[in-house]
Amino acid sequence: MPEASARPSTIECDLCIIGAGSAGLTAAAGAAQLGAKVVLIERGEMGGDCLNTGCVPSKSLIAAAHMAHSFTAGLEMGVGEGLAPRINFQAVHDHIHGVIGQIAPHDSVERFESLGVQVLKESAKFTGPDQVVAGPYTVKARRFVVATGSRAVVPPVPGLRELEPMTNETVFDLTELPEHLLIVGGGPIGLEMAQAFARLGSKVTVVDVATILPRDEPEAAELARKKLGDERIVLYENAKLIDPKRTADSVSATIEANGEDHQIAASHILVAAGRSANVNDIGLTAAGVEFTPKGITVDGRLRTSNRKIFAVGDVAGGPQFTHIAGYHAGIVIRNALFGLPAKVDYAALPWVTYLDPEVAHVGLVESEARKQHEDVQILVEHFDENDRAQTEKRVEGFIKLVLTKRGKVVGATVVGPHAGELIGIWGLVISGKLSLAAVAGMIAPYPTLAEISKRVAGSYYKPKLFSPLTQNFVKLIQRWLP
Ligand SMILES: Cc1cc2nc3c(=O)[nH]c(=O)nc-3n(C[C@H](O)[C@H](O)[C@H](O)COP(=O)(O)OP(=O)(O)OC[C@H]3O[C@@H](n4cnc5c(N)ncnc54)[C@H](O)[C@@H]3O)c2cc1C
Ligand SMILES: NC(=O)c1ccc[n+]([C@@H]2O[C@H](COP(=O)([O-])OP(=O)(O)OC[C@H]3O[C@@H](n4cnc5c(N)ncnc54)[C@H](O)[C@@H]3O)[C@@H](O)[C@H]2O)c1
Repeated sequence: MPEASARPSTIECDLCIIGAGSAGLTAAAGAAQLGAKVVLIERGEMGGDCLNTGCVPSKSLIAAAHMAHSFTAGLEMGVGEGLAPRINFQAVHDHIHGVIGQIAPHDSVERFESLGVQVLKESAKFTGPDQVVAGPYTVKARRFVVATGSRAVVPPVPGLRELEPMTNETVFDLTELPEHLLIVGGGPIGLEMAQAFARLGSKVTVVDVATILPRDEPEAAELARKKLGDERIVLYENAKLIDPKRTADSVSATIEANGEDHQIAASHILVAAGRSANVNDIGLTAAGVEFTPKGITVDGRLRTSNRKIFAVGDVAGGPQFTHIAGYHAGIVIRNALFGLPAKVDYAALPWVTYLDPEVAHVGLVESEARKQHEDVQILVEHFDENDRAQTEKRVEGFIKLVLTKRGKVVGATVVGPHAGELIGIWGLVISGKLSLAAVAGMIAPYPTLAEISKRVAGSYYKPKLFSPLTQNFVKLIQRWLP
């Protein structure tokens, strides 16, 4: 490697991307492989939140918790009597970081350099509408992509910030299992962590100012609430955290819920109460880019108020998921490299909360559909009607379809085993504008959980198919058939 001083301090390129998380990496890999000259600037770990402090560590922790739970989950089938898992939390920590280490090469500087991307491990800041300064470099580009992500918000509860609570950036560094974990926030992060730590043996208390999983169907939240209760997680909804304090070996606080005060003494506190976009200290004003604390203001093509600058992923102020970060990157590549007016379309936006049972959704929930469409129809099937779910003793859960008056699918929710895998077909139905008949007519292998999709689709046609009219018609044509 040449000395830094020997490098030119001004770099010119087609696309300069700030942030090497899911959004920035996908944009960089795609653009470089299409032949563009790309500079990618990252100030922290390559891979951003998803790899280092988000999806990958959380799903690895959940996998360990699932293993622990499986010791007792088979009791009803006569398996596991007298068994109890012994948890070595240092080893759980090592498993989490081992998985990160396995995936890291895919997101590494070396891999991106091998794709032809110039990677600068610096903090980037716009100094004008068409240039960025990153350490000793000035980068001038035809187009810029801001992919700086988001970080955990510590809500303005007096005393909370002073406690220095854990966030997603620190919780995966724990090497000892918390005895009692207090979680502030009952969104996807809070609930996934609540069930995982509880299954590994922590006592867990969750407090939310509102209700849990507010973006999902109320029935889905209700089932999650019941399951968490069954697993002895204490959940306070529509509740207020008051006067949190750190004592020598615990965190004490009052939780006001249902007109009563509950005193809590927890060993650890985790904040998972939403995210704020990384919009500060990157020179957006100098670049003429408008933003709010929720994120950078973008149009449907993900263009900012400076038409040469795009924003993607969590910082773009919309849905905050890794798959959306990747989707955004594809939209920007079409706009920035090909000049095509590609726009985001969230009609088939899926998300999954990795509880057990999983809560998966795509498109509109019923209440949203009722605001947008007349005469919405609802179809529901339960897993207790599914033979595979019966064999596995995993019958809690359901599929719910939201349809327009004409039978077009605009939303689907699956709560149950492998719901995240089962929701895929409904994303395809919505994005591909397929009819319910396509799903009702498929041959689903028996016995699979996937049969629930065929069954719910078939239920749409059942009243017409098995009606007196059809029955009379069948009787009639029997007379004519040879
Ligand atoms: C605990 C947790 C679990 C999650 N689980 C899931 C899940 O299961 N499924 C899912 O789809 N999503 C999940 N998410 C959300 C997902 O992680 C994010 O939506 C995704 O990582 C956003 O990617 P991004 O590229 O927009 O931002 P980030 O991954 O945050 O990347 C932004 C990058 O920009 C860098 N950066 C910031 N400012 C600068 C600067 N000035 N100069 C240079 N670099 C800069 C940062 O260091 C960072 O690396 C989870 C999130 C958390 C916190
Ligand atoms: N499985 C997944 O796909 C997954 C998993 C984790 C995170 N994520 C992404 O990360 C984002 C952030 O997740 P999150 O759970 O931090 O945020 P969130 O905004 O989804 O949920 C935050 C919760 O905290 C509550 N809250 C806010 N202020 C509070 C206070 N003062 N006291 C108590 N509760 C309070 C809110 O009512 C809400 O229920 C999600 O929106 C999601 O896009 C996705």
